[in-house]
Amino acid sequence: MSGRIVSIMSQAVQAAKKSGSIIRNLFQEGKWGIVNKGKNDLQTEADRSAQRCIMASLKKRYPKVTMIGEEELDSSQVPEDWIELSQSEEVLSTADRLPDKLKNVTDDQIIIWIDPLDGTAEYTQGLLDHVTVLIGVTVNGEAVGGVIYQPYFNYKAGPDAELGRTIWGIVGVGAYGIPQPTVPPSTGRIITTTRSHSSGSVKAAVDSCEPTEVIKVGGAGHKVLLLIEGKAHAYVFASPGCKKWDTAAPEAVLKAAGGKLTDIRGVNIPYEVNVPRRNSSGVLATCLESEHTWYLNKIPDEVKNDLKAD
Ligand SMILES: Nc1ncnc2c1ncn2[C@@H]1O[C@H](COP(=O)(O)O)[C@@H](O)[C@H]1OP(=O)(O)O
Ligand SMILES: [Mg+2]
Ligand SMILES: [Mg+2]
Ligand SMILES: [Mg+2]
Repeated sequence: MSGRIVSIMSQAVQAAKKSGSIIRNLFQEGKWGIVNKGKNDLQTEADRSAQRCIMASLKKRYPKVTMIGEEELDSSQVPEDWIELSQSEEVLSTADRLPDKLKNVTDDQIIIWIDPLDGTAEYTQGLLDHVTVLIGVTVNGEAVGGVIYQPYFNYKAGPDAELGRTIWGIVGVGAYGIPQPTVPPSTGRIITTTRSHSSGSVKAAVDSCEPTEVIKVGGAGHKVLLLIEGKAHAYVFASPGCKKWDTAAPEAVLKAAGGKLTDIRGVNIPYEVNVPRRNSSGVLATCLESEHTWYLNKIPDEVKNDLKAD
């Protein structure tokens, strides 16, 4: 089954774009349908519809692949025009560069992690460029492919601007959709972290990294984009709120671009089917893989010990 990963990724790119247009339409129509899932944890009609679009589309082509989405809902019945079966030619054209270990992967080794709308808190507050659609592909528990679609990229550029951009990557193949190769900011130590889920440990971890600037923005996808674009050096989140669907796609794209994402103790995040959904030991990501250890050594032991894996 050579090329399974490339085939899935090529459809995931198209499905992410389609779900992005659904998100934009719902926002324009003012269809909010907000459900409160828990403390500081909202779900909107856009979260639900985007997930149903992505799940139903990918299930049609890959019925045997395990798919895990953030929202608990049934995706078996969706409007016909939400089913996106096309494949991105750009992704397909990279098939001959796939590393050997990703060739001949079988469906039972793959899990697709779907966060249909990352940055829901910011979406409901009108901070639209914080929103991303995340589709992560993992093989044997390792993040290997990811799509980060930003539906409101360019939304401040005027009424004629084309909205949205797609960033995708496969480890060993590369990251695409960013204007230039990933390099960290040339000066300072710029750290990005949460704006809506802060805590004492979040602040302690950020402070210990001696930042020259702290960028507080929403969404795991959005923060990893800041790293890939060379706008921040590190993403530090010493708290249990992120889940596997928040990190799978960003981790894969970041790795493909030369960076690294682990938990706050430097341990790789596992993505096997039975793992707890919470990333209870936080997130630490750097633009460059080589800078990861520096940040890891700065995080206080108390913070590392308080954030034990489930
Ligand atoms: N306490 C929490 N409860 C629910 N989701 C959380 C929490 N903390 C983080 N997340 C998820 O991780 C993402 C990144 O966190 P933050 O923006 O705070 O840095 C959030 O956008 C949210 O994803 P989502 O918006 O998909 O529910
Ligand atoms: Mg959510
Ligand atoms: Mg999320
Ligand atoms: Mg979400």
